[in-house]
Amino acid sequence: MPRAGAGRVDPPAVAFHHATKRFGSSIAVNDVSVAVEEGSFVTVIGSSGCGKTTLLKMVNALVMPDEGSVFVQGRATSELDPVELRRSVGYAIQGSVLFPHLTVEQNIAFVPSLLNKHDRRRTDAAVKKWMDLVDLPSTMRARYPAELSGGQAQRVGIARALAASPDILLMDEPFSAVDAITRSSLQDELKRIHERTGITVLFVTHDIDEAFYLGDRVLVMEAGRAVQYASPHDILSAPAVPFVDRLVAKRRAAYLS
Ligand SMILES: Nc1ncnc2c1ncn2[C@@H]1O[C@H](COP(=O)(O)OP(=O)(O)OP(=O)(O)O)[C@@H](O)[C@H]1O
Repeated sequence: MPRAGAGRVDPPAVAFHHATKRFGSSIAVNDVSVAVEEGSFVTVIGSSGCGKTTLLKMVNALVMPDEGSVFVQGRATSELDPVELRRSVGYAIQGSVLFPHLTVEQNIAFVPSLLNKHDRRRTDAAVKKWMDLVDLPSTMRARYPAELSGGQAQRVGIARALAASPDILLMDEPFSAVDAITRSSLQDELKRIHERTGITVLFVTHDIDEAFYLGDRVLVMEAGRAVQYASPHDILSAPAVPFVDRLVAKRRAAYLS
């Protein structure tokens, strides 16, 4: 979208340009060209092993494409310092990746305290804000990860990723290890955070209902290829290939009625 008066078009938050990644003789990501607009929520879905995680890891340069390019805010990841890149790109993954020897507060404060040059007040304010946003009671501040439930640990992981104030948040099945009720409330909270902050989210999931609920665009992958990238409505009403048709067949009646 051109910005009013600026006369220029902002680059997408993330753009894959013919991105390909091989592991030995197999192709994990095959010639993917997709642009993720700033502020959008993109869910990535597909069968196990179809390249979702590899695609995500290309955004924060944990994986570099063998062919093609990945651009973050208009700059190729190959040209960016990975440390600088990861400052603007948060990463939250399945299960708990919290520092076990740090409290909840210290886990969430980890990046803000570096960025705020150890300014205690600003860091405290950031911790409080993000704990509130993910609905973690302040009584949890002094607990260690081993003293948390799975759902609480996931909330801390999300708060920690968000507290670094990334422009882009990568999430790889972040809710897969929790029960259905916690999952549903985490989904609602994430949706709310996305609406409030305008952050760009790329979210990998196996759960098609989660993909449709959260995503304003859904990227369907099949064997390394991006086979459809469209709104949930368009995916349901006009599946681009037989694989997508099979994927959504059972949901169509429920969603489009
Ligand atoms: N470091 C690696 N070394 C070798 N092969 C890899 C590596 N990482 C991924 N692969 C392979 O690349 C393919 C894509 O893997 P990827 O993890 O991206 O898929 P995925 O869609 O995220 O899978 P899942 O849904 O099971 O997590 C798979 O065949 C996988 O075995």
